[in-house]
Amino acid sequence: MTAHETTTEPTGPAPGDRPRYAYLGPEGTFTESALLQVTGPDRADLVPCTDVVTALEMVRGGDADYAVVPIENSVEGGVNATLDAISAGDPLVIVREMLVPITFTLSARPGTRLEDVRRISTHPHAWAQCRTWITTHLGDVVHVPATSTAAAAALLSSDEPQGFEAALCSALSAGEYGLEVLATEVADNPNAVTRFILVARPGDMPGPTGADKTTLMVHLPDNEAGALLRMLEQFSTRGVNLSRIESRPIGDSLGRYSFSIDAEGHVADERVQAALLGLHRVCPIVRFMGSYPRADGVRPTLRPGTSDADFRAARRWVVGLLGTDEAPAEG
Ligand SMILES: O=C(O)C(=O)C[C@]1(C(=O)O)C=C[C@@H](O)C=C1
Repeated sequence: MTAHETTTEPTGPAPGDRPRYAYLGPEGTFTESALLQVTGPDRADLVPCTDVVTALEMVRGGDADYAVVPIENSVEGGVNATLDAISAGDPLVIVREMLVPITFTLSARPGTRLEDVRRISTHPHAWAQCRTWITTHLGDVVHVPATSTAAAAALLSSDEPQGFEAALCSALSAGEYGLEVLATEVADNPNAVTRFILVARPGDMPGPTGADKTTLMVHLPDNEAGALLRMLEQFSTRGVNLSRIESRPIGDSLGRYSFSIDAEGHVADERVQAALLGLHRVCPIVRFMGSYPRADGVRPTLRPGTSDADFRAARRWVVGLLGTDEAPAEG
């Protein structure tokens, strides 16, 4: 398989089988709330995993049909573990995105007082979203990193001594693990939202809805002046807006970065296809990671000359010039 190809083998469970969803657990994570937007426990097997890499590997290995993992938080930005794990290794595609509003509680074993709290455990992303609140209300406390907000709550409820007095977690997981809520609405930004993705092996792709996103990972040619600009031009000249672009180190040497990109539109849209054709020419690696409906349903505002009809009319014109049925070069 070349760098630009993806496989098209079928995906998902065999007809009649219950689908299996791997997700960042344990029970009570925000990731589980995202998963419950897709399916209920009565209709599927839900498999909690300790980290996003394990959840994604279960899909790659065929042990799960889908994985649900966080990808982006409105306050803290991209979830690097997810961005890196989906863009390396056997191909995976995003088939849906889910948005979950994030609100934290500070919770502890019953009987703990707020002034007793000197060490707090939670997921690093959760800590980053509450840092100012914590400093303002508790002063200098120590963060004890956990694999998820619910994992911190679960550890605190166990009988083993944990080395921390409280957890930053959802109200739901505080209840599930028998903790007492010491403070609610613990957040530096009350409107925080995390975006989650439903990931599958390549196969059936959701059809275009008119409000879609396409996720890509691209590498730029080494040591070429203007390579980043040329890559971005492939989108701008076709009127494709980007809703996210992040650089990630490739990892093999200093200064080598890949770009993780969300572009507005579906690969079935003419302007997105034209941008992909252009990317294929100017970038050594282009990894297509799925076209799927936007969770917010927002449709792109198309610049004049970039609708499907405009691209098709332009193609018909060039075909007419050629006097054959041959497909012309990209738009
Ligand atoms: O720990 C959880 O509950 C998660 O689902 C993970 C996660 C994240 O990775 O950002 C999800 C949402 C919140 O932003 C905090 C933590």
